[in-house]
Amino acid sequence: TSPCDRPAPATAGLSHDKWEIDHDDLMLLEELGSGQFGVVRRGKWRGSIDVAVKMMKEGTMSEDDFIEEAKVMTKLQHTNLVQLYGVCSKNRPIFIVTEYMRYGSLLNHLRRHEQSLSSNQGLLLDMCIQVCKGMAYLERHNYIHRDLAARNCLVGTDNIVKVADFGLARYVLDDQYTSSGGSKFPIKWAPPEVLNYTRFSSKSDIWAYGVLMWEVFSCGKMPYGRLKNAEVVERVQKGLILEKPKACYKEVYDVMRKCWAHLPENRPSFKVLKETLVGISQRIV
Ligand SMILES: CN(C)c1ccc2c(c1)CCN(c1cccc(-c3cc(Nc4ccc(C(=O)N5CCOCC5)cn4)c(=O)n(C)c3)c1CO)C2=O
Repeated sequence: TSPCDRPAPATAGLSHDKWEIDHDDLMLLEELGSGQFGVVRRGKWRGSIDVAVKMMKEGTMSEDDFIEEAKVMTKLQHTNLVQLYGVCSKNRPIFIVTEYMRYGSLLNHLRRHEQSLSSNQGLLLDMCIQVCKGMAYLERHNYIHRDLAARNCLVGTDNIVKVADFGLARYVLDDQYTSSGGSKFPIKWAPPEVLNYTRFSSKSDIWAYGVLMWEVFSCGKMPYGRLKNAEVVERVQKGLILEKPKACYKEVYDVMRKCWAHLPENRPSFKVLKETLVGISQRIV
């Protein structure tokens, strides 16, 4: 079983809410790294289920708003989404407990395995398709990621790739990250309407997905190389787009270009993208 579908505790409906995880059921293990909200550790739930635990650093997250949203997020369940199991919100710091992915971020995975991956376009395309499936599920549920990129996807066994940390950008308190002028704002993954009006939508996720495809087929290179954010903003406003990665089929690059249509309404949906990419993978592999 997973923390999600565990039988309701005897106290169900009283103090314990379904998405509330009991501290005492968690055993914390090694550190996996740190992100926007502080340290993340591997853990065990009830002695056997592998989990990842984000330990919320004070002042990094608007916690009450997030705890409210967690009820919705635990209901988003798909093989290509990193499952939110629940939160430990009865003590501070609060813990966010999710599914554990043993090979870490897709970005680091691409960089670590560049040698073998660069000659395996079928596998690179399959990774993109998996992310597309997870994003098509979010799109169907009118859920916007707001920070889709290879660094925010995770890799599990058998080259399984899942989208992580969807929707969390709304709860970050650091305005260097949240404002488009901030040093931590993901400018290189943002479309014109986000750069100009911070107008997020599933169509801005599509633009970011095109950049993620470019990251995958470039085996983890930084988009626009060492260009400064201001230079990238200028290029994107002028309609300049990322060039085709060396090891990338022309028809795959054409899909990326569709994601970078200047106007959001001219970009495809994840649903359509998935069908297109699966069609290509059946032809080339
Ligand atoms: C607001 N946004 C967009 C946010 C907010 C928080 C976070 C992020 C974005 C993304 C980064 N991040 C974060 C930080 C730290 C950990 C995790 C993180 C890392 C995992 N897994 C692993 C596994 C192995 C390794 C590892 O060390 N290696 C080296 C040896 O070869 C195998 C791989 C690293 N992470 C994992 O399963 N989850 C669920 C989260 C995550 C992902 O969750 C966050 O915590």
